[in-house]
Amino acid sequence: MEEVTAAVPPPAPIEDYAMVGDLLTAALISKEGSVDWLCLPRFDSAACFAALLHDASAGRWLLAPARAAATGGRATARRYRGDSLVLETEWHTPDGTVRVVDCMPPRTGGADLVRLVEGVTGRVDMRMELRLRFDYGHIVPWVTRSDGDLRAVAGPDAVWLHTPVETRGEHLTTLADFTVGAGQSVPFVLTHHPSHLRRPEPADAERAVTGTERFWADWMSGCRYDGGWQGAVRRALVTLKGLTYAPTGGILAAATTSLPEQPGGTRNWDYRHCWLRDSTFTLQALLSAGFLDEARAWREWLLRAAAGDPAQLRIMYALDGARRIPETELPWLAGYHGARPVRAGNAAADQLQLDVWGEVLDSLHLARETGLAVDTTAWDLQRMLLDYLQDHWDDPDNSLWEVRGDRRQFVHSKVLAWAALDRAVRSVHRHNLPGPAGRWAALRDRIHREVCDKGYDPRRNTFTQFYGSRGLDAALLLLPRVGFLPWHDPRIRGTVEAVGRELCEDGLVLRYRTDADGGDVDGLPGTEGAFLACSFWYANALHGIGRTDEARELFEHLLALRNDVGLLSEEYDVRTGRHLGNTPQAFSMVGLVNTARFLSGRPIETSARGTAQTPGSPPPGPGGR
Ligand SMILES: OC[C@H]1O[C@H](O[C@H]2O[C@H](CO)[C@@H](O)[C@H](O)[C@H]2O)[C@H](O)[C@@H](O)[C@@H]1O
Repeated sequence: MEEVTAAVPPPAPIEDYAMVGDLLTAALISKEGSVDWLCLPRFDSAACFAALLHDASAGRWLLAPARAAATGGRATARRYRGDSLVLETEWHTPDGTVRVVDCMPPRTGGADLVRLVEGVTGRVDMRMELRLRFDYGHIVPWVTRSDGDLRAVAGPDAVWLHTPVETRGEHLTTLADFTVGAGQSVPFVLTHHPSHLRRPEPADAERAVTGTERFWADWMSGCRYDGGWQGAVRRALVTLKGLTYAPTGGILAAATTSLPEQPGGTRNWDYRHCWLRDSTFTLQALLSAGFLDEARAWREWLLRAAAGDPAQLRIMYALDGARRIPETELPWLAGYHGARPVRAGNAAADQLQLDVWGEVLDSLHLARETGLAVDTTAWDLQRMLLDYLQDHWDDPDNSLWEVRGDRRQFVHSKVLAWAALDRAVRSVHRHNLPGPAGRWAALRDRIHREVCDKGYDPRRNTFTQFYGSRGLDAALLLLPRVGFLPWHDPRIRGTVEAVGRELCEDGLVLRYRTDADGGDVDGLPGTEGAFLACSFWYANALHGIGRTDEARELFEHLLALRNDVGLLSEEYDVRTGRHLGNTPQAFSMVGLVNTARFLSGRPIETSARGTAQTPGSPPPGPGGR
């Protein structure tokens, strides 16, 4: 990585990043006005701005008042415009107030990142610094001027900068100094396209901003969420939509790779892929708010991705449904504040995670219950998945936490195998779909008995992480949610209380204790922060067992951990009060939506609705247990 003579700033705190995106990719922008992460042309492409995982020399695009740019000064205020992904960053300076409006308009040709500098009051000297580094900071492009614009090319990538402002090159960086007065606006449009193709027409900045706002307002007009915490829920829904890949209907786990789960640690993973688990959770949150189109698109995506031998079902796929996502390291990047390795691709793709069968069957059943028309091909796929599950439900697996240690008999995995069969039986009965409901029901009941026998420790009155384990697992909080046992069952109450005692740190929840059962269950060095999705699950569970005041208090606490524009990463460091892990993370935003619903007295949308979903509900009928 080449050094420039000017200071090379490190990445900002994770919670300083806001996201803008065009449903094919997303940019992360810091409070200093710096685009520190952008993969083009899609979420999982190589980044052309990778400062987030190294420092500014790995590529970034800064637009800020000159004074702030020299000192790393952060903006005074930031906000999204309404329910959109149009971001406004504002600096109040001694010379006046200036605003940068950032967005990525819905794509028509190339990918555009639009930055509009607006003078609000006074006259403010501004600084632009553009450092493009293709292939995750690795490649310095060839920069030339053409048609009055700047053109950067290297290998398959071409990027243009279109602006009326005069630019100059210094130390392999494009710089501009200009002044913006009250009422003036100065546009910058960055356009990416494959280098072998003709340059697409650059977006008109002002029209792009209004068009992007309109796109999001139209989308949000379909929102049917009528519970409490409207602002937080709507922002979460917009973020989840921003993590969908429009061309295929695939849904990402997060917009980044390798933001660490432990400061300076090695638990750094690539989340720019479609986990069946994470995407079904996202889908449930979107469905619960009335967004049926996303469910339709995702079902189509799943049918294509999972087509073929059910034994070859993967737990995650690429955005387009491709199966090979080999995990590699990018050794030239120093990592986020030294957290290495930086990884692209994810070896967990090769794992067996039995919960995925339950999540897929549950989501497809929910989609039918919510109004999506029955699709016979989708039902054929579900039957094939069930055939496979019948022969493999008792195999040890890697669990939803994707442990890299030995496979084990994880309790949550077995419960989700139960859920898969339960949803199959319900589908036959409620939707007249063909299938051996009696055989499925018998196996479902057998799994239920086995879990209650081997996965529950009567001495401690709690379910355990795996059969015979001394450890706990926050995923056990989901047992009532999928309808396995009702909230009022003493074993559920005992499990919720055990999680509160053993997995809580400063009121937030760990997935599991990395030192439990000899300390090698997840097979990874180091520890990690509190897991935000699990903390939301705990708030749900507290409400479920009737401790509603504590549930609300925890939920409000979790809301307060969102950054200034409403985003959550994967984990939280209770010692430093900082976000940890990839961001924004769908799991966390889904937790927010579901908990707001549940605390607002709305049922959580899984297809077990009506059995064990309501706090204090009476014992459910067959299948709900
Ligand atoms: O901690 C080990 C594992 O961490 C990642 O997985 C986590 O994120 C996934 C995406 O959000 C989620 O589906 C999973 O439940 C989480 O455990 C990582 O992707 C794995 O490779 C890693 O083994």
